[in-house]
Amino acid sequence: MFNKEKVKLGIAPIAWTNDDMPELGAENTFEQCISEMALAGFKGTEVGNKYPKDVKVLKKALELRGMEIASAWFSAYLTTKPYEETEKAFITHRDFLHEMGAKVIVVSEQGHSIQGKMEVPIFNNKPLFTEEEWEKLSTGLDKLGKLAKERDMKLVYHHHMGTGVQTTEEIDRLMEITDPELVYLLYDVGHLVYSGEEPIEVLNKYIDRIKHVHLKDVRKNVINLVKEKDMSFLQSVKSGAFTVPGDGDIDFEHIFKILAENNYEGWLLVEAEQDPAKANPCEYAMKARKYIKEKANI
Ligand SMILES: O=C1C[C@@H](O)[C@H](O)[C@@H](O)C1=O
Ligand SMILES: [Co+2]
Repeated sequence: MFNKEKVKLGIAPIAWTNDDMPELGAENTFEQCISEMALAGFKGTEVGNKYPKDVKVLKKALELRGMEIASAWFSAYLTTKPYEETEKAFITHRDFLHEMGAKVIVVSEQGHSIQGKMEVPIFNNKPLFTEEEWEKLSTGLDKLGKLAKERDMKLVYHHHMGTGVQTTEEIDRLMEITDPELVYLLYDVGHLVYSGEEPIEVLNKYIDRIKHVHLKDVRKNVINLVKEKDMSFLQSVKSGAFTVPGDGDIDFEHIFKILAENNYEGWLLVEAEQDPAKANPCEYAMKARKYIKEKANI
């Protein structure tokens, strides 16, 4: 059983408006998005492109609906740009999240990433970091982790399809070469299954370092099609590779059990990008909330 005082349930705006493809859900407003999240029973969210930039305005809109900011994505370019550039952007991002009361900062290395390239097939094209790039990544992340710690926050690293940290081997390497007191792990089960990893193995191995969870289910038949047709990551999203927990092929009950038994503390955040014209975001948010209540009892 999860400790209900320590575990919070949130949902990402990506099902309403997709920052990777702003044309998806362009008609959905910020107010509609957070109102439907609250209506479905969620207490927190990450930040999307339509959210107000002004802290006061954003806080008021969320508080009206009993919601708060859990975190927000940050793209690092530690392997391809001078460290100082990433640091400057990270500090602005950190300070915004800190003012919003968030405790974790989601970081993903986007140097050489193909996740946003519409025409590049996602399988067999991901970047592989050189020795020098791994070194830049680990020293840079440790420094950013220290900056997060200064504000009593945690840097949680997001392994991701189409990036240099996608596979179990790459996650292992990153965890080994970074400081466990400064760099934590975001567990996004959908990306692990999509990549062909064994998600339970990763969960058990890094359970003490996992400080943020994205709940993303996959449709395996669509992923098979992605391989067959050499589709890109973004094309796969449009075709329905992801869905909410309980609607796809991942056994979340097992995952919830392991997290709860190990006293997981932090956010469980539903993040299931689909084309909102095909999958009504409010309907899917409600579906996810019902499933989580049934299987995780929170
Ligand atoms: O956390 C995430 C943020 C998105 O922008 C990304 O593409 C998605 O798949 C994800 O896991
Ligand atoms: Co994610």
